[in-house]
Amino acid sequence: MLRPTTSKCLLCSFRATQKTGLSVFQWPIQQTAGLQMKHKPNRDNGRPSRMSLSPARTVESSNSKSGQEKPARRRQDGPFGGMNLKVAGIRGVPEGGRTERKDGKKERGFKALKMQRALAPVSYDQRVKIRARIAQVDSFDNFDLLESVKKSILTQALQGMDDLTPTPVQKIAIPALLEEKAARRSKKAGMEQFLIAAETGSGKTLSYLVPTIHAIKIAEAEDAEVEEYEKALQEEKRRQNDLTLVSPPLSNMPHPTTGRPRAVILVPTSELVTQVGNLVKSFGHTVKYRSGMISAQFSGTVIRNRLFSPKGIDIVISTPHLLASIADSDPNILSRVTHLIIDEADSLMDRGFAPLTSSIIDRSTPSLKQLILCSATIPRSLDGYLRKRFPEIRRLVTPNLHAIPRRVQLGVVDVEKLPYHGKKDLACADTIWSIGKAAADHDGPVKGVMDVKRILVFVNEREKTEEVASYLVSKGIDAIALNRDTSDHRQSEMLASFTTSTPLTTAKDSHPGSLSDNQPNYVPLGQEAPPVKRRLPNVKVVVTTDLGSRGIDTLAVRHVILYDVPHSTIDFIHRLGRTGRMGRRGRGIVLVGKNDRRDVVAEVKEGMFKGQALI
Ligand SMILES: Nc1ncnc2c1ncn2[C@@H]1O[C@H](COP(=O)(O)OP(=O)(O)OP(=O)(O)O)[C@@H](O)[C@H]1O
Repeated sequence: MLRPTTSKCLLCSFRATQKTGLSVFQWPIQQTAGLQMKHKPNRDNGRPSRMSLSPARTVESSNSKSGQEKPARRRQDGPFGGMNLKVAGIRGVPEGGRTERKDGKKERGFKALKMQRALAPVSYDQRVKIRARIAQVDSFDNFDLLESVKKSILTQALQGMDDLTPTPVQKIAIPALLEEKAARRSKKAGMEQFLIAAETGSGKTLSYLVPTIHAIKIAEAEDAEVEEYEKALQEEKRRQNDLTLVSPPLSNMPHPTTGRPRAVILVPTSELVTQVGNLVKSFGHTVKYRSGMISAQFSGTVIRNRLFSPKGIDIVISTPHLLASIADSDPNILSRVTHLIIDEADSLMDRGFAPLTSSIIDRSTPSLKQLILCSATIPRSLDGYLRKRFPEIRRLVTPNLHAIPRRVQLGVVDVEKLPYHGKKDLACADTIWSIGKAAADHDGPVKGVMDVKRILVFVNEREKTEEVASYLVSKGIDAIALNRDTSDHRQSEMLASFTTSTPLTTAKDSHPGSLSDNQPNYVPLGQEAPPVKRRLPNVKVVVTTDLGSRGIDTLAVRHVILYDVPHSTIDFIHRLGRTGRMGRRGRGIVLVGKNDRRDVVAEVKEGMFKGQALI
């Protein structure tokens, strides 16, 4: 029960009586909503005046100048900023934040990760709802797609795979992108915006590509300019065949899409241009459209021929640098784009790429129908940017977003312990030899041959790639560095054997043994290590930075070594995401040295073990 209390007013130092249990002398008075006081000092006799609560209506209207206006936004800072709120205004509950278990015991939670929280949270409720929604879709036939497009998913894009079903991200994104909005039908709609976010290796590329190809084919069928072009072409052909007419040579009549594509896919690197470009091309065998990949890998003439071919171009796959510079000299290139896809959006909206990506978005906006951002992670910075610039964006996220799948295990090697004595290079080489040795213990599918393991080693700095790769070579390992300075040709050559799902084997002449069988781990101070007795025959290693961690479909990789502890959970997700793709198993090994954050590694490991989303 509330009892009348007396308190002291700070403004006039007279006493007041109030009928609530709360002290009203909290400054500033207007912040204590609903507890405003009428306050009349008695100047005649100096006696304190009475203070009473004002009627509720007065309080309400005092917040706005006129009764019609929206109340002023409540200040959230100060000790009482959060009082009397009806809605907490928290965007989702981060999973790592729950510390109480059902059995009453305290869980560790993500204490260390909370200090450097990098990812935007997705609430538990949202995840449950999405899971229920996707449970109803179990086949590509459930989607309202053109028959030709549906057919090419099975016969071209995912050729040779049995029992094909859409992945969770495809179940969510394909129907959402195909949905014909009532507003769009009435031609009033502006651009629709989508953010597709799902785990690494979960089939995001097809989730945006399939609806885009469908939309392009529909648009082509409805395009009056294309119809006119086709008619003119037929007429010209007829004239050519008519021997009674003296017809001029076939003019090189440009297609309406020449130099003005309908869809643009932006990716951060040339390797991804090739990867996505090849997938787009594979659909083109059965669904008729024209696509072209352009990147620094191709000469100016090739790029020009692809963009300005008289046969036209429907889909362009490019890096933002190249496309932005082409658009600077020829703004028409983006004048007809209806679908703009920003793949690896967390990278392309990051500081380095953002100005170029934004300029492409701005230039395409007048004709744009769908802007699709796609990413395996939603960093807090991207989340904030999207809330400001695209408040209407529709988020299509999977239930397991930001969780590294349980089928990927994380092992930790303590570099400070014996026999490494803080030598990370040695620990890395020894780990790779152990993987090779274990693989050599088993014969491959054919007797006398063994599987070749493909291993990715991630370092944080570009300079370190060369250093670590040459050390590994000195230990008899087939290793190469992949960084921005590696030639494009060499990069594609190196990655080719990492991105194929076909097994690679080598003859098993003799067992390689372990590194210590071939070279002593301990070398007395001042002495040179003796050369390794033999090479490790059944392992291929690429040492790389973040460059190799984005989007590359390294299906063959079962082992990822994190030479350096990644700077954030975002990097953990992308780097470990190069293994365990599309339901496969994988293993990550992190080398932890003296100055590395062991607490962060321990929490990521625990989160992975529990299948929890990282924060
Ligand atoms: N429905 C499906 N069934 C089986 N395999 C699929 C399916 N969809 C895509 N794939 C295969 O899954 C692999 C990974 O796909 P994709 O590269 O699109 O993943 P991603 O989610 O974009 O990964 P990342 O975040 O690393 O870029 C590809 O080899 C692709 O052929």
